[in-house]
Amino acid sequence: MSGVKAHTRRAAALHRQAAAVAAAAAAALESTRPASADQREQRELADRLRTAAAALAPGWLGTVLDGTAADLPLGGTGLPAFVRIGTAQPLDGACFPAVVPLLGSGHLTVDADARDPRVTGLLRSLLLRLLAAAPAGSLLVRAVDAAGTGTVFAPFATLTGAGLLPPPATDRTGLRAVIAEAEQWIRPARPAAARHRRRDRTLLVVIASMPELTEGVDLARIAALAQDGPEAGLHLVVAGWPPPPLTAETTQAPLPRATMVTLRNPYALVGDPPGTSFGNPASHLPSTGLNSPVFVDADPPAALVERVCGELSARFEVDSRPSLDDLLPDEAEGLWAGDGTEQLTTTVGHDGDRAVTLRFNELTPHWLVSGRPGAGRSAFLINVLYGLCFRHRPADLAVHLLDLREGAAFPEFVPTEQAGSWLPHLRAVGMECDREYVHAVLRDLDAELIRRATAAEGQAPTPRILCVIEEFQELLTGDARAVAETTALLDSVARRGRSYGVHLLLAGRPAPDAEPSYAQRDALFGQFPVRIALPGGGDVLEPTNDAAAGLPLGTAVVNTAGGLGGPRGATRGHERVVRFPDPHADPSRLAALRGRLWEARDADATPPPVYAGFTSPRLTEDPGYLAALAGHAAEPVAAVGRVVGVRPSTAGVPLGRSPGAHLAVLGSGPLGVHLIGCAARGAAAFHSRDRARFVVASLVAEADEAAGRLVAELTGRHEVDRVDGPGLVKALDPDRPGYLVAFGMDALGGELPAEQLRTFLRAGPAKGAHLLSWWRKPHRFADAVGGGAGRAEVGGIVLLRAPVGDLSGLLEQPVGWPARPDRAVLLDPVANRLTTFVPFARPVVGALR
Ligand SMILES: Nc1ncnc2c1ncn2[C@@H]1O[C@H](COP(=O)(O)OP(=O)(O)OP(=O)(O)O)[C@@H](O)[C@H]1O
Repeated sequence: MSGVKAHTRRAAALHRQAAAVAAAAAAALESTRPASADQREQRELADRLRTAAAALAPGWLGTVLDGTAADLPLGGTGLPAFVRIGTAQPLDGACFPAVVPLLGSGHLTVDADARDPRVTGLLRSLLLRLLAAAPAGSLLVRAVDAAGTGTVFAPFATLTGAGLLPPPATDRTGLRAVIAEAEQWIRPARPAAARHRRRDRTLLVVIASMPELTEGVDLARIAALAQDGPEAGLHLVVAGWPPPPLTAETTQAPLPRATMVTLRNPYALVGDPPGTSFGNPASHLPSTGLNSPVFVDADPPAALVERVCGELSARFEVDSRPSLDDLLPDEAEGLWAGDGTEQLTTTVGHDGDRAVTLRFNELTPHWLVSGRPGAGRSAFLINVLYGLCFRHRPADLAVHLLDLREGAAFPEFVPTEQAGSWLPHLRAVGMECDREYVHAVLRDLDAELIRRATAAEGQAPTPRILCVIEEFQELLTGDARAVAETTALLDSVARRGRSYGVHLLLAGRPAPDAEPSYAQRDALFGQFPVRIALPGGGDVLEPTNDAAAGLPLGTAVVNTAGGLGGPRGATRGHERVVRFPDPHADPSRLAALRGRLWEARDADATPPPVYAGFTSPRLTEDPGYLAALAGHAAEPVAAVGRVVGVRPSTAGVPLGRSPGAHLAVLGSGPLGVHLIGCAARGAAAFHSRDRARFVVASLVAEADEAAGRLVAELTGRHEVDRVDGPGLVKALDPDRPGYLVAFGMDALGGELPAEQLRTFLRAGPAKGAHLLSWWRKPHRFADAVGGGAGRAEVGGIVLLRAPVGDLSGLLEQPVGWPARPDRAVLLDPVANRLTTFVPFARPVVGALR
């Protein structure tokens, strides 16, 4: 209430001031009647009025807008109360500035609209004065110019980028949007919040020309705004008021609380300001306004307008940088006040002073974000996630965060060594994700959707699940079969997710021209009605929609109609340009916000599992390996790495008594040598001291050193024989339990008796005899085991990404290679299943001590 009172007091004071000035002016003018021939007296009077005007409307508010004005400083300390509208010239040779009260007290109307160039000049000079004189950022302007389709305000276009002057409304929809905004300004839906955001701002609505056939109901709304506006910091300048009285409905009285300017030729008449009079209070005649013709101010020089607007927007940029707090709910509203049953909601930015809110619900289930690198995509996503996580409790919102970019991303969310806290809404985090990891997450979501679909009817889909995939376009390039699988998974989750509370937010960089556009992949992206274009990200909008052209950093086009455009210049209800904050501008605040969410977590909350694609797991830290060493494993495992997935497990082949308990690694390069070493150590860890026998053969020079280290480690723990080629062939005896470890087995060539090998492979496992072999040339392996039919004798075949030659004899289908060089694939030939894994880190040190 105190704000309203203060406004009222201020308005009253301004009225009194206005009245006093008007009275002084009137007295001066009255005293000239009847028109005296005394030229000196006239000049003296004009001098006195000029002095009064200079006091009331100093600097930009009253100066002549020519080149000399350029040197005046911008931005005053308080809201300008009086402003010059032209030059009053009661008699030839005597003139003074015509000054009227406006901001803080009332409005201004001109009977003609801006189709009269004098009105255009008046509006531009008035706007320039007010903008230049008001404290930076304190005056927000909304403009309407239907007849000129916005041209009246074109010189002020620089202010658009700063959000100080949105593009003028040019049609009825636009006019209604301006009226609605002004109504909200007067009667905010959330008074506390609005006061906080508005600070000491004033909204000035300038109507240069009304849309044709503006309806009476809209005119009545404007009149109502005029009645109630001044106390709430809303002022109107309306050209073309009263509107032509075409019908009874459109016939309007003078605008309440407005000074009326009536254009004659070549001068204008200025009526009394609201609540006061230019006439002499002592006079017995009723006042008819300023008793002098007024020549309204002409169009200010374009260069002057440009300079002022440029400087104002630069200042506004600096002063009014939005902060993440602007997107979060009010303190009064508190944490987790949102109800996630129907939807998830957050504010993503501001269009001028208006918060732009987006939702994840049935109508807008999935969002697509695009922007060139450095366009603030991370910033935007962090804002969205914090916004959602402050509004919705972890029981209502579960977030999966998958980032395909290189390196550790999103430290804002995950537990790190420096900050033990994490966002309690996170269920899984993938950094530098593999496609396989994303697939695993999507498969999980798909399974969850099937569960939800079959659950009891009417059950609320809680928690709502949001899966964010950053740099997702990586998933749509590369191996065609893999892309098809990704697309099918995304499609399935998107389709069912809409109704069952699973939402996708895909963010990426614009696809190169050669790639299919979003419009071409309509089947999938048609399910993403929310499109957010950051700078350079116009590809998420329809090809004909150029709203994102030339967006500056920190802004985005937010479109809720699948990127659909609309007629140029028309107001688009489904599309807004928002400004959004840089959450990293204040790292300590970000840390504090995260701390707040973390503090509020449930007592039994656990940190999310984090998958970091850039790290290599260590054999000596592998849970399966450690269990084997501790004697808790059920059978030995030839371990080679960790499976890429949501629930990572040891990648390897169990070396029990079942058929096929052997490992073959195929492909040249040091990784093959390393993996055989890991596999042998994995097997050795299972056996207590002296309970196992190893036969190690290095048949190629490149493996000698690794074989030597293996032998050294095994020695003293188990029985070890180091053998050559013939020794290895001799050891291929299924009746002697033990592990044959062969580095470079293909080097045996014709010395390898195929029948003996096959017998060993077939009969060995049941008797505890296993072969761990590395083959540089896969076709040698295929030949040795007898091609496709024999491959099942080896239960685990690792395919390295190295050039492997022709695998057609071994595989029923081509391998979908992982996109990354530091990955390998494990083939289970019986199930014909390929599993991507991350090989254990090299070298393995101290595994068996
Ligand atoms: N709203 C903003 N206003 C001003 N600067 C911003 C804003 N958002 C981000 N920035 C700045 O722009 C730079 C890039 O931001 P960010 O890392 O979020 O972009 P990105 O698109 O994720 O980039 P990349 O893809 O290269 O990681 C950073 O220096 C950041 O501080």
